[in-house]
Amino acid sequence: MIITPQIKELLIDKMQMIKNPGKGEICLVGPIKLPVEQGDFSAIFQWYTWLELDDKIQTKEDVLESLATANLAFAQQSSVLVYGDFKQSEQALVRMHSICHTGDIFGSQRCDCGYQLHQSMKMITEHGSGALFYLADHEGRGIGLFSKSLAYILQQEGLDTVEANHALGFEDDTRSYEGAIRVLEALRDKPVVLITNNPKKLEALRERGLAADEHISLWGGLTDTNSFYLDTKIKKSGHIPQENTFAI
Ligand SMILES: Nc1nc2c(ncn2[C@@H]2O[C@H](COP(=O)(O)OP(=O)(O)OP(=O)(O)O)[C@@H](O)[C@H]2O)c(=O)[nH]1
Repeated sequence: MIITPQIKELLIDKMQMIKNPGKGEICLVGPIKLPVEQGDFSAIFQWYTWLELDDKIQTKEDVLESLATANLAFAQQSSVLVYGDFKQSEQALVRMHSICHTGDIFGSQRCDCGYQLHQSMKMITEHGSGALFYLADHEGRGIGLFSKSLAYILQQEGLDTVEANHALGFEDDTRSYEGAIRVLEALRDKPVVLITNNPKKLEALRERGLAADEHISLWGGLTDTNSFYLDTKIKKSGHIPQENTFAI
């Protein structure tokens, strides 16, 4: 099957190649109108996805021609929901959300991820301008879903979330924000206000001049089943407690 010239023209118009020094380029696709209904709010976002390319894929035409054989369903692609005038607004809120299959999709109460995802989307729409990056290669702080299930078995035996990653031979946190940062740079020039409790996320954006001095904390969704996890994030992972954060 070949893609016709008319279809190619239509799609190429929605594609942008982003330089990613030291790596293959990033192909960003969008905006695509995405009406969202989320229980207590609804909004229309502009949705973008991106693909980190290998060196052999150089052009938008190459991307389209390689699609049918690329097996993309077997790899993870990240995306971003953009709200309001994200490019130009003076102050925009950004959430760099790490995928959590159990918390985001199933509503697991072992963690606060589902709460954070929902709440940050709501905060962005209430503020009027911002973006939610959904980072699909971050599962389990970088260890993947299968390994996270093994970590959960160890946590059921009493290890905390950091000890469980170490017991499996992993670093506690191997997440990279590089691809998302390149996409953020393509979508906006000015610094953003990050919604996070994680100092590593702040540092990753600040060292590129992309995050404002202040940030917004996102504690909440506390339950009996996630309180030990949240406590461990403060005690061992350096997450910033509520009282040390700035609120807009
Ligand atoms: N390995 C492991 N990963 C977990 C566990 N619970 C949640 N996660 C993953 O941790 C990531 C979220 O990390 P958190 O530490 O909760 O939060 P954060 O992203 O560092 O910081 P915030 O921006 O404040 O949310 C997601 O990728 C989840 O899949 C766990 O017990 N073990």
